[in-house]
Amino acid sequence: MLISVIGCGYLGATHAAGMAELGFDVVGVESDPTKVAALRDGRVPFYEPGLPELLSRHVEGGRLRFTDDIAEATDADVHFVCVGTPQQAGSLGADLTYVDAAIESLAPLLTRPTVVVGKSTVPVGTAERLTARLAELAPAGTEALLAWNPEFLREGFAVEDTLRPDRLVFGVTHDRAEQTLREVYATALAADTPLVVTDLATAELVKVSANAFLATKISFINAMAEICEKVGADVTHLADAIGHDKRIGRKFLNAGVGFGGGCLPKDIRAFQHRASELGVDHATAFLRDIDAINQRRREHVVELTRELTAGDDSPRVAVLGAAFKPDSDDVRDSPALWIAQKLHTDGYDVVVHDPEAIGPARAKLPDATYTEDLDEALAGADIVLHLTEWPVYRQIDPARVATLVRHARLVDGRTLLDVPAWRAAGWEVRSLGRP
Ligand SMILES: NC(=O)c1ccc[n+]([C@@H]2O[C@H](COP(=O)([O-])OP(=O)(O)OC[C@H]3O[C@@H](n4cnc5c(N)ncnc54)[C@H](O)[C@@H]3O)[C@@H](O)[C@H]2O)c1
Ligand SMILES: O=c1ccn([C@@H]2O[C@H](COP(=O)(O)OP(=O)(O)O[C@H]3O[C@H](CO)[C@@H](O)[C@H](O)[C@H]3O)[C@@H](O)[C@H]2O)c(=O)[nH]1
Repeated sequence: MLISVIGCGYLGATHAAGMAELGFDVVGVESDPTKVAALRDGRVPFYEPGLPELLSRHVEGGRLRFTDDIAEATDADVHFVCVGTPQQAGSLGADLTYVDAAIESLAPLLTRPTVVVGKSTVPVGTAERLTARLAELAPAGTEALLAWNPEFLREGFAVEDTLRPDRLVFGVTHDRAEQTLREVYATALAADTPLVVTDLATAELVKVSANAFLATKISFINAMAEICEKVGADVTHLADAIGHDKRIGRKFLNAGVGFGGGCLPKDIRAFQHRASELGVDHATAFLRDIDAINQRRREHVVELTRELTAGDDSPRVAVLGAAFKPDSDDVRDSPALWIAQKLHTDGYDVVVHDPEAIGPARAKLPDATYTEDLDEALAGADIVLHLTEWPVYRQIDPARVATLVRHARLVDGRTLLDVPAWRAAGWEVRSLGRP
């Protein structure tokens, strides 16, 4: 079976390498010339643990190739659409121009019966619209079917999640599409991976509702953190205690500066936009609060920084972390970078440290100072902000580092540092939601 993957960013490059690992011949189509040049050489143009080894092995072995020309992919049995669906400028809605362009360019070139499988996260109703467009554009006799197979991989665990997904969802309208997807995912299905076969609209909704739920869980605990701060309670103990209830669970109850990335923020906004178009805006109205709670945590760190450095002359801020989460170089809607940018605009001297994300961060916020040397980031700082939960920050010796900084002040924006140890070493500490 030949599989094509259209759009080879964080999702598509991983999916393409994963399909090759499962034994399929794969052609990845990527329109960005810099990315396609790297991928052709067997290099991954972003940071994702385990992916470089997998991808280079299959490019060298000849099972995986990349192109910028969709015409080289049209004889595939299955086409996975993995292009971006970012937030539209000036609106909460998703920008579907990349998805539309992928279908418009692929459909007229099809030569044989095929299944086009959407993997991008889209507003409900998109698949139905694309089904009609595919039928209009595909040459007679090609019997192209559209299916939706949402993706749930997490950055940082993308290879594991691709090879061993925790569930599969097939949105289909024809048996042939379902059978093709069963063949593609035969390895996971043989390992008893739960499968939900459903209609197109449900498959689209599964994805956005899963992300809405995860965002809600994070904002719930962050709302509790706001209350904990008022009364001197400890949100980490609260999360542990409620998390022991199996109906609630401890996962996604880590309080701090909140969620970012290329998925959760834009997906909850696009969901509200779509619900409003459908006349059911009341059904997603709560997501406005989820987004607002999330935003308030970022602003709170800026306020704490102002409060702790009041009276200092051009304070120097060491920002620990730029990526939206550890084990990723993704800075899309990163809380850490948002805070760095805000403080930079307010006139602070901002030095950003990140083990992997300096390149993408510099491209977004060129005027800050960047370093991969942690001691250099901390040297002469008037305040240290712990904003991305890279494990290396939990290994910092507060006593040693107290000798590097100008003022020993810390905001723990991820509620993960050993606050008593930092205080014992002479640091003035604020930890979101902890006394
Ligand atoms: N990143 C994740 O962890 C993840 C997980 C699940 C779902 N998703 C969803 O998957 C989609 C892609 O997300 P991403 O993070 O990989 O985005 P991304 O921006 O990293 O990748 C998209 C890629 O598609 C390319 N592209 C755009 N139009 C193209 C075209 N017509 N032909 C070929 N290439 C084209 C872009 O150049 C880019 O490299 C989004 O809808 C996202 O919500 C992402
Ligand atoms: O308890 C928690 C858990 C996460 N986060 C933050 O939430 C954001 C998102 O984290 P995570 O969900 O792990 O990252 P993503 O890689 O964006 O994955 C989400 O978005 C993907 C794209 O849609 C989905 O495929 C995944 O299932 C979904 O978890 C990050 O900024 C985290 O720091 C918290 O603040 N507290």
